Amino acid sequence: MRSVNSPAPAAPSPAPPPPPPPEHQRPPEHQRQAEHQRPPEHQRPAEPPPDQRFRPAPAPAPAAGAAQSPDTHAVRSTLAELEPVADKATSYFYALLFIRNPDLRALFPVAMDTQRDRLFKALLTAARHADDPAALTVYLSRLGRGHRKYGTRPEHYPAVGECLLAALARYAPATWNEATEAAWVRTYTAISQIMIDAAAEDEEQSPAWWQAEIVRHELRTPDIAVVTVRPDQPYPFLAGQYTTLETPWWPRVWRHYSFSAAPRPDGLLSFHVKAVPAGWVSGALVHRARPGDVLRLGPPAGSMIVDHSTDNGLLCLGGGTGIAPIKALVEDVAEHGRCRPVEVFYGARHAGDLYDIDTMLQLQRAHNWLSVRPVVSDGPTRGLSGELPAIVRQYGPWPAYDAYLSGPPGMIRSGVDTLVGIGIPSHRIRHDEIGGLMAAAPG
Ligand SMILES: NC(=O)C1=CN([C@@H]2O[C@H](COP(=O)(O)OP(=O)(O)OC[C@H]3O[C@@H](n4cnc5c(N)ncnc54)[C@H](O)[C@@H]3O)[C@@H](O)[C@H]2O)C=CC1
Repeated sequence: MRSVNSPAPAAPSPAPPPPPPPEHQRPPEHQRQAEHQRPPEHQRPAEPPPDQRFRPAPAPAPAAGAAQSPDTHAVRSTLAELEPVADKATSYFYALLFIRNPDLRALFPVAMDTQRDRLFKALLTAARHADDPAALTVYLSRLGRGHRKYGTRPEHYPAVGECLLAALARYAPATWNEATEAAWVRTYTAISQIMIDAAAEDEEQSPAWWQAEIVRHELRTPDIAVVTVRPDQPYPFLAGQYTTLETPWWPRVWRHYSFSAAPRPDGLLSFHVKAVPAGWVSGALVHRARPGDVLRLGPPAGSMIVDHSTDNGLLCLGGGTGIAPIKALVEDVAEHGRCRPVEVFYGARHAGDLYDIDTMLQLQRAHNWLSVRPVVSDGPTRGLSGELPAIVRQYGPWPAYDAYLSGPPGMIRSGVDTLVGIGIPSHRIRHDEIGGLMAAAPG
């Protein structure tokens, strides 16, 4: 079980004929010409063909006593130079990728907006963990498994690697030289191999995605719906986890949602969705989706799960639709049959936003170990009034509790600070990744 933020997945997926990349994503005219003028790949002695250049080879071991390996140092230097122009570099990377490999365009969403910063974020994450092989492997394996639903194949990796290197060379010229390039080739090769291996292993055990038919759609407020689906085959997951979800209206655009119930005997899965302004997926799920519509689900992910090896109490902070996985955790504790105190603080801006309070209070009536306290931050209330973290501190200090936080990024950050401040060690604080689930919210 992880207690800190883990990284966000990058994303592509399979589908119809490839449209040309939008103009702003193409390389500048002079660059396109330069590409034309270059001799064909096979005539360039210094550059082996893609499939050989990125063939698996062990990365050099870190020098004894060194803080970071030379390859890590080179990779991080490039990324530091690239950071201020990351957006341009990423646009250039995708333009090159689609021009050189038009068939790959079909794996990506029509609009690439969200996609673009995901690549750079994934690279930064990989670079951050470069000297921590265990953490890197966990991250990349998940990324590799998660890429199965996009239709990513092993043969795509060298093509991506070639374009990535071209973008780095162009947008990080001060740090780019032969040695840096060699370091990137080794690093990228190692990264892709871990992803390819994880995907291959996963292929033996589970489908790349699940089809799931909407069987119930309840509008709880004008912009919040509880959506219940029936997957086409068993969907194994743990309470507190989340999945990626694609609607038929926005092909290849995937968003994260937590399961709002523990696994049920009937196999149904539920999600709480808030339509956010300009949110394609969330808007469609709340205002357009109806029973009978079919969604696609990726594999489950996330480590905000109940630790059943301890009798510690659970201190849960659920903000807005962040109450969804908290409800699943409560059900999990109930099903496990061991009485442990569970204290839920359910926050909303206005009393009317507490859309799931009836369900939570019903759970409280059914279980004497559970206490549910609604907290309203911005409007009148007959109950607790204020920001969730401040209220939780008042009720503290929570010495024998594990903490679970789910909600908007600001709430998670200030909640973690508060809980650490009142003495809960950070390894006993669990929350969804701020960069993943949260970043996916405005969709
Ligand atoms: N739908 C789902 O399955 C899940 C959603 N989430 C995330 O939960 C969030 C829910 O958004 P909304 O319902 O619009 O929540 P919201 O913006 O209405 O806020 C909910 C609660 O969080 C508090 N809060 C917000 N910002 C805060 C800050 N900076 N410091 C302290 N408290 C703060 C508010 O006072 C309120 O009590 C989204 O970011 C979503 O990504 C998280 C997990 C699961």
